[in-house]
Amino acid sequence: MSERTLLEVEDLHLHYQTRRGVVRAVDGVSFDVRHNEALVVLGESGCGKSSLAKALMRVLPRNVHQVSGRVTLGGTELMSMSDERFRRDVQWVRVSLVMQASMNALNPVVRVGEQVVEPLRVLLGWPRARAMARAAEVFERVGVSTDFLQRYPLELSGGMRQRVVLAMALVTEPELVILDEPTSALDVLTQASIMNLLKRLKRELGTSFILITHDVATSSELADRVALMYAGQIVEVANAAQFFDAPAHPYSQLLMASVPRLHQQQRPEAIPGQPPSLLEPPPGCRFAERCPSHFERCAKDPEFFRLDDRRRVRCWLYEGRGEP
Ligand SMILES: Nc1ncnc2c1ncn2[C@@H]1O[C@H](COP(=O)(O)OP(=O)(O)OP(=O)(O)O)[C@@H](O)[C@H]1O
Repeated sequence: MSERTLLEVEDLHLHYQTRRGVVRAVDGVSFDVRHNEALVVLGESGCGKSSLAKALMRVLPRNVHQVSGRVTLGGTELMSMSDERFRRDVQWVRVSLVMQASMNALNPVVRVGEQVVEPLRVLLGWPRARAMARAAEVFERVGVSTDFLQRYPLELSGGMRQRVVLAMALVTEPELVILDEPTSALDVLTQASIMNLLKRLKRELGTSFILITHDVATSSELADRVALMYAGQIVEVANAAQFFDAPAHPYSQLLMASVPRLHQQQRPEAIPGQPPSLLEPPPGCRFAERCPSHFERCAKDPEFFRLDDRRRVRCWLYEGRGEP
């Protein structure tokens, strides 16, 4: 592990028990995040992105069948930590999560200031006045007038509510903030202003981010690195420039070709077929059925080949070109 590594995730699994069987939503995922780095977890709907966030933040539904792996944050092993210690020392303190549509989950009858100071009051035991002063500081940081501390959520626009939710995530000065589709419920202009805000916060605060999205355009705004998920697994991790300019995995290549571009002559190509069910994913490479380059070897589960220090690809085409 490099000294610049903040978070290291190894072989993470989150499986759910359902009446139809076990859903392998996160199935052997490994990656790392450096200090002050933004890692974008990209993937189509249902590939396990939110489940990954839930496993890291330990906000799990009742029907978990298995959660396992190794997660290290700044040298502290998190998976073996008791729930009590995790809630006291990690959750909302060192790692925050902005959940999908959380701007609509603010309590409508409590003033936003009171909601933003909650982690400071409840988890860190700060007195009210000190917590309110800190909330005012964070409001300024995220571009919300401090007058709004006294307002109720419904008095605020969607964009302002999203900034309040970000303030809530940042108020304890966490080392890592996980954002699950933070702009999907907003109009395009507000989306752009939130992405600009995130870029500024990253620069000013030195925080690390994991941004979860299905949208390639959004991901390219903030990403230092990209992890592409497919059917519960990461198929490629690469520096953003490498990923966007020269994607390595056949799925990454097709995904990039499917994105419309302004000055493009050719029409964007849709990827034929559907991802496999996570109930009983097929043996071998999960993308093989849709892959134009598949060959016999793909019947076996591919290794996650390391092409260089920062790039790994789960595809047999790279066998012999990188370390497993
Ligand atoms: N509590 C649960 N019980 C059973 N299956 C679940 C549960 N939560 C999620 N799933 C399933 O796990 C798989 C991954 O879901 P997840 O929400 O993590 O994907 P996602 O990539 O975040 O998709 P989206 O962007 O649509 O939320 C899906 O097949 C989903 O139906």
